[in-house]
Amino acid sequence: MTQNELKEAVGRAAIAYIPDDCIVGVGTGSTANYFIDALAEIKGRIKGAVSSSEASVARLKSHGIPVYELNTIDELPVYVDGADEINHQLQMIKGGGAALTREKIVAAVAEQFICIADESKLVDVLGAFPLPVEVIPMARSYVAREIVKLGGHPAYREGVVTDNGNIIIDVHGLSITQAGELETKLNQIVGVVTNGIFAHRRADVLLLGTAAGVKTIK
Ligand SMILES: O=C(CO)[C@H](O)[C@H](O)COP(=O)(O)O
Repeated sequence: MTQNELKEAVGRAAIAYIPDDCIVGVGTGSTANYFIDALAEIKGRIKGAVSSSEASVARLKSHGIPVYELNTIDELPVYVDGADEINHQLQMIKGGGAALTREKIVAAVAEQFICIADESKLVDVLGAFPLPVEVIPMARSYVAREIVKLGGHPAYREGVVTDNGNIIIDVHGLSITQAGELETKLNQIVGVVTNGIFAHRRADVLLLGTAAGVKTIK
């Protein structure tokens, strides 16, 4: 199976976790896009969606799925999203698509986080994928210097502006064994909006696309 077929399989498998008549939290990226396409097939039994990016809002709307603003809802049973890396504790690195802050916000509201990923995303130790950090533009150089003090190698993601009007610094060279601690430390640097470690709010369920089928890991 190709990587895209594995992504499509997990996008479809996530539909089993969507209750009737609910608003669904929807993530960002190529795997999330397969989920959105599968969601369109059952749109008659959901109320609509809230989303973590303008790109996913556009895709949801193109399917005729109503999109709600997060502040107008008070409960979200489930959030479905991909990951750049996920470990066996279901901690993740996210933000390859620069949507990490809104992803973290929607995930925080959701009762359940369903991560959908092909098997290439499962790792023993997080950090081979450069860790995205969303930063207020004027703090870019300061934050980069602070990241060096923590042992990382920061690289400015040129030409990228987030949906929130900020920039992304990708941190290379990390081997993240204490994910929760590093998530907190990075977020304490003034000028950081948030970083792409999802350890304090990790996934509840991983649907992993493998050649042998979709595996469920809890
Ligand atoms: O965090 C994300 C976007 O900010 C995505 O979930 C992550 O980059 C995975 O993307 P893809 O499904 O395209 O591999």
